[in-house]
Amino acid sequence: MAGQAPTIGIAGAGAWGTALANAAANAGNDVVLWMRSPEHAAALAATRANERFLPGVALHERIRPTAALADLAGVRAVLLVTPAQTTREMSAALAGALPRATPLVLCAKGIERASGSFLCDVVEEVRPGAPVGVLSGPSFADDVARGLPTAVTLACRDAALAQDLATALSGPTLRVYHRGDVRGVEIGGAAKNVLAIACGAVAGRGLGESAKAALIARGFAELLRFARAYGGDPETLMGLSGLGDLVLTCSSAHSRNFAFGQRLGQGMSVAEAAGGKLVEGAATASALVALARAKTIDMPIAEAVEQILSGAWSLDQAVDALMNRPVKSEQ
Ligand SMILES: NC(=O)C1=CN([C@@H]2O[C@H](COP(=O)(O)OP(=O)(O)OC[C@H]3O[C@@H](n4cnc5c(N)ncnc54)[C@H](O)[C@@H]3O)[C@@H](O)[C@H]2O)C=CC1
Ligand SMILES: O=C(CO)COP(=O)(O)O
Repeated sequence: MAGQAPTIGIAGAGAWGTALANAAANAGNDVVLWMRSPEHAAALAATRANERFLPGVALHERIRPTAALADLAGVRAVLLVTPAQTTREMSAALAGALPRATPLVLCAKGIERASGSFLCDVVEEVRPGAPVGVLSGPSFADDVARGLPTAVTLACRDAALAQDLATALSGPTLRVYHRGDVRGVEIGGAAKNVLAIACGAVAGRGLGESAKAALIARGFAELLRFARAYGGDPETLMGLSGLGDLVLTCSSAHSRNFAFGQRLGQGMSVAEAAGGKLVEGAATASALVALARAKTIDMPIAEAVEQILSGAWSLDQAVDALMNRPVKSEQ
């Protein structure tokens, strides 16, 4: 990519998009930060802060907020950081604004609910032949924005592109590894959110630390099984996007998925527990379980989360179902 402007485009100025914008700027890039609301863009430009989504964090001087997609046209790569379920509409809008050669890196964690498609496949359908990548790993927006040391993985099928982008985004406090296994990296991010809901529910219900550890270990076994069946490399899942992110989101109430599960465990309804926040695991659970069933992959924890979310099971019924399965060998 020699000769191209060292500018990174970011589409989506929520918590994660804003944190990634600061990290990319700290790594030495100019950044164009797109958001859909012109008023929000004007407020960010005037106050140099994003009080709605990432309060208390100053916007780096190299970030230019905008609501015009055309401003992304000349960038080196665009990170797409809007909710998973907006991937189709956002990549279609970006397809109209970007040259075909501009890589699009998905930073959302999920599976498209309406179609059951992996997000990379959605982007490839909408922008056939254009380069696509995935960035995922254990990374709370607040931690990254505060400059706490964080490591993530960026995957593209084109190994040279993955390495270039990882190098461009790596800075003093964000270390970006690169990998070729796009499918494995995206499965790690999407599936761990569903499992984090289960861990939160266990915490909220007061079922103990032992139960939580068992859920993490058996949840990880589900993740590996699912990835193997859908073409991800199990070794990828043992890294940052997989085990790393599973441990983070299953052990911290700072995770919206965990906190949502915790409130379910305390007896709130699904709507109350979400509290208007983005809970990607709740949006993805049914698609994950449908994909698992389609290939007869045993995912009892993800299945239990889906049954609770659809109202078919109470939490107590889910715990009973998990504990009273036939005794089996540990795999
Ligand atoms: N917050 C975090 O710590 C991390 C979040 N992620 C992932 O990043 C994605 C985004 O999460 P956050 O930034 O935290 O969410 P957020 O709720 O803070 O922000 C979402 C952003 O998307 C925008 N948006 C919503 N619907 C839209 C649409 N239809 N078109 C265009 N823009 C739209 C919102 O206005 C907002 O700017 C999620 O998939 C999440 O799993 C990944 C790693 C860390
Ligand atoms: O993905 C995340 C950290 O890696 C953020 O998790 P939540 O969406 O559960 O807050």
